[in-house]
Amino acid sequence: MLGLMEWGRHPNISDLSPWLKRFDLQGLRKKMYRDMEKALEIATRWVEERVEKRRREVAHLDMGRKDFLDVLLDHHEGTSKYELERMSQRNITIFILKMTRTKDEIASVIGQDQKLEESSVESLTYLQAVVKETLRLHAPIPFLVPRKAGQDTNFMGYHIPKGTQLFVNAWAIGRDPECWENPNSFEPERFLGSKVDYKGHHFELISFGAGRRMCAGVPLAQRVLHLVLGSLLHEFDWELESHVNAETLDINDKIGIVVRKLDPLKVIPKKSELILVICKFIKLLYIPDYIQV
Ligand code: HEM
Repeated sequence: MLGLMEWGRHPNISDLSPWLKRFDLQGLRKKMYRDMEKALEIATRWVEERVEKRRREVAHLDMGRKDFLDVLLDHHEGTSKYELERMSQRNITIFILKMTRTKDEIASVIGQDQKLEESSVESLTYLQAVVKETLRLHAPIPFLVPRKAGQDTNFMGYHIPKGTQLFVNAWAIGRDPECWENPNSFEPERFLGSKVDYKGHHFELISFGAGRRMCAGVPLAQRVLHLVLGSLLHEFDWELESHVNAETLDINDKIGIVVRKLDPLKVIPKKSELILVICKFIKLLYIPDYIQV
């Protein structure tokens, strides 16, 4: 998956001269296919192992509890030939692979008392400001999703021929000194008492894009971001490693399709009943009710 992110973020000469696309001069397409195949191979093994396990269980009339993969395989086994073609084992594999990756993100969404926490986010204005400031300084999808000009266009004096691929640099807009005071400082306070948000009405903060094709997942992302960050801050005290402090901490970004920290963040959670809390968290956050712990 790291490979896929790497090749996806790599500047591609074909984006500038689309007619070069077929030559794959930098070998990016080749590397992309290679790594995708690797990822699929791994996920295929999981699916095959499960298919084998299901066969054994059916033979011994011992079908245990079902998880999501079982549901997919049930569907797969009970569908017509036509449908099977549409949803081949490979499709299932891709689905599982994506789900596993998404699960890592989503696993942390469910709070101890989701309802209570969701409703209390409304009143946590500083937490909201911290999230906005983080999205401003570190736009997670720095160039948004590429656009293509549907017709010849003149935009602010620039001639843009039909078919041109366009990127919107949300990362740079978030740091534009014409829009932001002290653009490079992390100052959540700038959002306190301000109406500016990321819902697509304020073009200086377009972390989720804007217009018809803006992010469809804003409501979910918004819940996840606040709940997770809020829960982690609430449950633990956090410390940096001994040789790092707020001044020396490297907060530079590694720009890609999705932005990550150049130097991964290492922080230490502190809590006396740490193990208990982790167990509680793991049970509540990571393990769905239908799985026995
Ligand atoms: C912090 C989290 C997220 C960020 C920063 C983010 C950001 C974005 C951005 C920048 C775009 C492109 C918008 C544009 O080009 O104008 C986008 C598109 C999209 N996002 Fe998100 N996203 C996030 C989470 C999610 C989640 C949780 C979901 C689904 C549950 C989601 C679903 C989508 C979909 C379906 C599109 C395509 C919309 C379209 O083309 O019509 N996103 N997102």
